[in-house]
Amino acid sequence: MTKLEKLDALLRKQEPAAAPTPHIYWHAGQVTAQARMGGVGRRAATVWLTGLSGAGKSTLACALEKMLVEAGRPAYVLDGDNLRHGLNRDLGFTPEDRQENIRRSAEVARLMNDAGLIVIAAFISPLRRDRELARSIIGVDDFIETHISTPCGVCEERDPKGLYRKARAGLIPEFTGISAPYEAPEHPALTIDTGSMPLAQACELLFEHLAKRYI
Ligand SMILES: Nc1ncnc2c1ncn2[C@@H]1O[C@H](COP(=O)(O)OS(=O)(=O)O)[C@@H](OP(=O)(O)O)[C@H]1O
Ligand SMILES: Nc1ncnc2c1ncn2[C@@H]1O[C@H](COP(=O)(O)OP(=O)(O)O)[C@@H](O)[C@H]1O
Repeated sequence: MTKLEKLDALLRKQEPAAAPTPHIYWHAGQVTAQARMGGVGRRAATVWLTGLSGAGKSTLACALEKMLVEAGRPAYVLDGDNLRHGLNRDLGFTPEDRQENIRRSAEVARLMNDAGLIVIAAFISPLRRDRELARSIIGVDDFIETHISTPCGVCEERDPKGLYRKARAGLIPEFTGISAPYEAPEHPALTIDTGSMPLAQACELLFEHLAKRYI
């Protein structure tokens, strides 16, 4: 039996192709599964940062991405504020639109994980049910829910974009923490308050958590 015939027989039996079979012969699902392992036996995951506007999600996401890439681990930030300029530009801040924003973004994160990238997702994602939706899309095992728990008072004091001031003045409807709800995660993998924990320490904490399984 030739090498190709053996491979064909293997695939027909739907047995996983054994190394060192070249992965280019694998069917799409197997290639994807291999990529999800980071291509070299490492799993990929999505670190899902949830918290109020101004909590420090984007800052932490970018710092962690840099740390991972410098450690040789491909990583990519998906940020709500950015995606709303492109992929999600048609969406606003009603509960329905926020859910669609999370759903689409989680689908993108899942694809990136399949390609072997660690994704750091920074979304307010204020409702538990929407984060559960993201978890189910990405996969329970590879969804690392991280609560950026910086208190509302600290976020409002930072107010780098002047949004809290506008929301208090009634100029922004349904503003999370002021006129729209934020439901804190009940069992997050990690909780980080950037009001009391320095950025470097927060990064280190996340990196160490990922190192157990993904780096
Ligand atoms: N009404 C209202 N509520 C909350 N946030 C608002 C609102 N309007 C605009 N913004 C800006 O949108 C950014 C949040 O986008 P997200 O995609 O993360 O939101 S959500 O997950 O769909 O709730 C958020 O960015 P971050 O400050 O980076 O969190 C705000 O700058
Ligand atoms: N660990 C931190 N310590 C102090 N200030 C921080 C920290 N992380 C973020 N900030 C500041 O808080 C503000 C909001 O941070 P940002 O990352 O944009 O929050 P978010 O993405 O949650 O809206 C910025 O001005 C940023 O410089």
